[in-house]
Amino acid sequence: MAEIKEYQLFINGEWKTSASGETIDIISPSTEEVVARVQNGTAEEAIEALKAAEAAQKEWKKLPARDRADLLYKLADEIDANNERLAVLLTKEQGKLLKVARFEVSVTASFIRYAAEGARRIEGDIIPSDNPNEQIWIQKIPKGVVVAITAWNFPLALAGRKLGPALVAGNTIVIKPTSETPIATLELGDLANKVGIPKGVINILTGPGRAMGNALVESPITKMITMTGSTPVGQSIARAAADNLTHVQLELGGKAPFIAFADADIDAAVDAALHSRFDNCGQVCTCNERMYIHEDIYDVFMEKFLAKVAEIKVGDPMLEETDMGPKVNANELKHMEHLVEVSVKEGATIAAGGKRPEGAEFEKGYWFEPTVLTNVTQDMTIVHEESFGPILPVLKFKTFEEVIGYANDCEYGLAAMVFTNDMNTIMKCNDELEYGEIYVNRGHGEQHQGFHNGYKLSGSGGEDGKYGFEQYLEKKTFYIRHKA
Ligand SMILES: NC(=O)C1=CN([C@@H]2O[C@H](COP(=O)(O)OP(=O)(O)OC[C@H]3O[C@@H](n4cnc5c(N)ncnc54)[C@H](OP(=O)(O)O)[C@@H]3O)[C@@H](O)[C@H]2O)C=CC1
Ligand SMILES: O=C(O)[C@@H](O)[C@@H]1OC[C@H](O)[C@H]1O
Repeated sequence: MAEIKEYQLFINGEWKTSASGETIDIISPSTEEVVARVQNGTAEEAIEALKAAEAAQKEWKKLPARDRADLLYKLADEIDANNERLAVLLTKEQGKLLKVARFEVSVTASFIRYAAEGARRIEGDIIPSDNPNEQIWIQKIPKGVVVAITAWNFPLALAGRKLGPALVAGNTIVIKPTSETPIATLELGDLANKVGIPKGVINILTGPGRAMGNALVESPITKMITMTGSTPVGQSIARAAADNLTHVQLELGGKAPFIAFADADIDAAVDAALHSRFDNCGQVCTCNERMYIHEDIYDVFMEKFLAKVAEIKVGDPMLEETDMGPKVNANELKHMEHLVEVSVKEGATIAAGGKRPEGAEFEKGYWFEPTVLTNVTQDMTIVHEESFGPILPVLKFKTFEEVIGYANDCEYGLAAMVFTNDMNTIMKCNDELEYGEIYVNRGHGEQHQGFHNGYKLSGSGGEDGKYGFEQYLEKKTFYIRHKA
């Protein structure tokens, strides 16, 4: 039996055991074995980390942004140098395919490098005043201490997506990864020390969000909260932050519609639908959560699509030949079973999957078959409730107006996918789809220079790109008058 590593809290550049004396077991979704233990941190330790970050920020913000960026480039290089080790940890704690985990580690480094490239573009304004002998200067300055709270599906990438811009802007950060998958994120502590990032600039805490997370959110030391996770938790964070009017940036749930019009490239649409939904066992916020296929191509599309779904190999995510790993935990697995049960009761047909796979290799772990539901109607639960798993309801449509109405009939507004070669249809979709991120003729997958921005209950503020970076900065306006 491999030794079970017990991680500590990373506060002010030091590792420390929590005063709670309690630890949290990190369970492998593939085997249900304990793969690591982390501290069950206390609210007092949250405040200790915030104070360390606050103290460190006084000097960190004085560094030229270029010097801050140089340290982040070194951190990104260290992350790349540890790709395989970090990827294996991600697969152990989250159950994602090792090949996807390697992608996540490289994306983490890439997020940080992209942020570092912005070091020389923290630009302000000089504006002419209406008064004689006066200028108006608007300067961009850091907010102070940033709290980053991340979800379990891409835990390391989400940490990099937030720490990169936060630190380049001159802020310091306290990261609280989810209790499900914190270990790859915790590894950033030693890498930060190794490259010389000053003590207290990066702090990493573990403990249940409702206690540890809440303490971080409610503290007046915290000047910005950037959170990725579910809509209900995002809403509770926004409420808790209101007392201090702390800036909150939220990336939350989704229910992306995937629309294939009559002129779609069917093979391209099938490929995109397959990989977007199943590559990470459906656990991506921008996944095609529901599909609308024009009636003229429905039969051909479904024949091709179901044939590809039948070929998906579910199994050990460490193996290169595996196409889909397990769900992250038992509750998520139960949620899959519940959604299929409700869908069938409401009249849906199981065209593929629908249950836990059979076989000795699936006796332990949180496995669920890639599932496709047909005979689905717009009023069904599965068309509106986020599954965040390998379940895909498919509906037919006739007209543009009908499918736009279906697509927008949703409390979320994060991502949508559209397959058509007609420019007029593309432009009309762009005008009428109520989503912050629309993918045309391809599957999902944001780019750092874009803007990952959810409407409605999918979030507020958005992140990535120049608009995401702006959120980590405050503005200070000077009115400067001089003698004539
Ligand atoms: N829009 C996007 O970019 C993305 C959205 N998501 C969404 O995230 C969800 C799945 O991720 P999941 O981790 O389960 O999301 P959760 O909302 O359950 O948890 C997200 C984070 O919030 C913490 N948390 C929980 N309660 C509180 C609280 N009261 N105060 C402060 N922090 C708290 C959690 O800590 P702990 O786990 O320790 O309780 C975790 O770190 C899905 O809905 C998915 O759509 C996921 C990825 C990307
Ligand atoms: O959070 C998600 O699910 C996506 O934004 C995912 O996270 C990091 C990757 O770059 C994205 O695909």
